Amino acid sequence: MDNPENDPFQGDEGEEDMLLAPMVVAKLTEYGISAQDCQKLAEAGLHTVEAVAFTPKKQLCVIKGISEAKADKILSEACKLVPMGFTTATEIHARRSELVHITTGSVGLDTILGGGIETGAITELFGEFRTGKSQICHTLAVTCQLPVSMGGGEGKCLYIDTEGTFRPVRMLAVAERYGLNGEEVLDNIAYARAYNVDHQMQLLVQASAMMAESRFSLLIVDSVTSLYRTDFSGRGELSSRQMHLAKFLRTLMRLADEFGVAVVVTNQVVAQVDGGQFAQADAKKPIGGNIMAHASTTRLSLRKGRGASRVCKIVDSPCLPEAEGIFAINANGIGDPEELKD
Ligand SMILES: Nc1ncnc2c1ncn2[C@@H]1O[C@H](COP(=O)(O)OP(=O)(O)OP(=O)(O)O)[C@@H](O)[C@H]1O
Repeated sequence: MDNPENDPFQGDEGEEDMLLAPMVVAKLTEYGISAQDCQKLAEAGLHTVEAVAFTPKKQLCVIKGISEAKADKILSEACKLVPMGFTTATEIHARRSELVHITTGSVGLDTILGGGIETGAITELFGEFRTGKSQICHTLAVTCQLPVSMGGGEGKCLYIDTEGTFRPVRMLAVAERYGLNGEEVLDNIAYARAYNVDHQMQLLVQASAMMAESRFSLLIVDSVTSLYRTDFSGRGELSSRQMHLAKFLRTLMRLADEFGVAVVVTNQVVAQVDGGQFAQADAKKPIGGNIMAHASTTRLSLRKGRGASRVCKIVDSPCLPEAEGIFAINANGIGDPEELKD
């Protein structure tokens, strides 16, 4: 998978795409930063010049062998290469109109989402068990590989599984539906099981190294909060849990920004004990409190419908109205309920 010669997503970018692609951290050697220092930055999880430029000086200084003076020099060179100042709304509008959406497999769902799951952002899927969170992830892991013209992101998928619910056989069924070679599709999905919250965080360091090497369009964390529930207990650990979760989510956002990948995280719900955004009789709220709410760009609430059908509600989005769509969990992945098909 790491051999670029076998990589269908490598080597066919136009020159313009190359300019927009993230720069590997070794590029800084051309600007007076030593290869050893670049290596230290990469080992600390900063695999791209963008990652370095976005990192506060304080954090660079805690890397062994990086003094304050070195951090200043590194940051000044990185910031020259990465545009970080003001730009016009016109420029942002042009850039955003080029953003790709990845199809969910359901026309109903894609319609309310403005085309599918947004790249360069975090989408949170939350709901009770069996509402289709993992099934949506399995379908997206395949559709993200499709050409843009077919609703794909033309990239590989990185899948972090915290609950042991990953089932490649479900992906093979989706691949067949789209006429893709099952073996190639599975080869393009990098899978890791996370065993605790520190390991989950560590996997993101590896993820950024992999993304700097080859083109990924989707990063899935299924589920983002489950290990936090087991690794931290009680009110006494709430603040350290939230701090750890915030750091994890900030890193996810950085990866979405840096590599333009869609980040999809699933989340469970718990019975609501206080008021707030999701207050209703028998309402359940997603785990993670305000930290989770603020980190997710788009929040989708899933609930069961009749039979295989499920309802998805957009509860928070920077530019989509609150809306509901119906989808179905079919044998070949996420689709539309029979009664809604023409
Ligand atoms: N091969 C299949 N064909 C059709 N439906 C399936 C298939 N496999 C699983 N499902 C359905 O998918 C649903 C489970 O969805 P999913 O695993 O996405 O739930 P979830 O929301 O992730 O739940 P949890 O929180 O327990 O992980 C079940 O209702 C199951 O019947």
